[in-house]
Amino acid sequence: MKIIQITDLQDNAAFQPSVMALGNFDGIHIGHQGLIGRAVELAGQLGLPASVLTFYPHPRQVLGNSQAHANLLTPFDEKMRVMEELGVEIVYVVHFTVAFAGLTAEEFIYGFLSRLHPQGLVVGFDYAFGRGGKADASMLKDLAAEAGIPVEIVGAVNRYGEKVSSTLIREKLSYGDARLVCELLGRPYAVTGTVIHGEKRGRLLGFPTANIEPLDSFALPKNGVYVVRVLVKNEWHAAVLNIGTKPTFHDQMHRSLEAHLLDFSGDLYGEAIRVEFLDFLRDEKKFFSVEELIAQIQSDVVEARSRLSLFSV
Ligand SMILES: Cc1cc2nc3c(=O)[nH]c(=O)nc-3n(C[C@H](O)[C@H](O)[C@H](O)COP(=O)(O)O)c2cc1C
Ligand SMILES: Nc1ncnc2c1ncn2[C@@H]1O[C@H](COP(=O)(O)OP(=O)(O)O)[C@@H](O)[C@H]1O
Repeated sequence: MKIIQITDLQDNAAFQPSVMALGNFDGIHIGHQGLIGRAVELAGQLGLPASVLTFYPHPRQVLGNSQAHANLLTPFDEKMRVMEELGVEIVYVVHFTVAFAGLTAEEFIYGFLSRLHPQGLVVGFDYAFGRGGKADASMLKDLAAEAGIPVEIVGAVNRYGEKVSSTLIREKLSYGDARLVCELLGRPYAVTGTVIHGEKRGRLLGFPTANIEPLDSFALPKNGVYVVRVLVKNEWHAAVLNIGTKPTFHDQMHRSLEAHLLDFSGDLYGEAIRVEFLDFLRDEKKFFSVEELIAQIQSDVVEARSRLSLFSV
């Protein structure tokens, strides 16, 4: 899969004809996957490569308030990996700026998009574009028709009576519902980061924990204890993970993410780590003695092992 960064909107490089899916695809959930899959299918019928036009940074990070940018669902690399698995051959990553956001619908289509030579476009029913996000999918269809580009508008995917969306996934994460999120994403929710030093207390409790500093401002599931798997040094490990403020001790201000890897010993400091959330075990609690916390973590590990037998880790 080719990843083509577009920073200069006037770039006159020779772009290959393709069938193109448009969107930010944060989460790249089952709805997004269906939409991109449709572009791949149409491209196959026309004997063309399937492409995706997406933006980086996420428009909400450029235009939104500071609150909004703290909620990304998908690391960029993961987005690319899923797109490749779906059969996408080219990803155009447009460097999103305030200037780009200022293009009118007509400028976006006739001045920019048409130069990428899409032979067909696929968008979701709620696609919004152009200055202020004012233009919608049916307007895209009308304007693109003028340029001879057919547009297919893909409907919503629903689960349990709700429209699958990045917003729905953020909401389910805030309830800690890792299993449902996994179903909506078509894969476990993942956070990537680096193993940093903590307070060196874990090893004294008998449960050393790799403290994870996330690489980006990802949405985090609610505070609590989760069954996860982690990829570190090229190997997958089953683990239990706590997200929270550790109220048993001093109830720190920031939320930390820390994973105790089952059946592992070794040094992980400085390593790149990927955590995938499989299941929720319980809320984080304040214990009145360290012994009670240790006993609880021991039973968390027993429960995690029994739940892990349901997943292929
Ligand atoms: C599976 C697991 C469950 C945990 N549950 C709690 C909890 O309910 N309450 C709490 O205060 N801390 C909890 N912790 C966090 C421990 O207090 C933390 O791992 C310990 O303080 C070590 O911190 P350090 O890595 O900074 O040394 C949990 C940790 C793990 C691994
Ligand atoms: N099973 C394990 N799970 C997680 N980390 C482990 C494990 N075994 C050894 N370690 C190492 O121990 C460190 C955690 O020990 P801990 O006492 O909790 O220190 P810190 O407070 O710095 O996280 C990890 O960062 C890692 O380098």
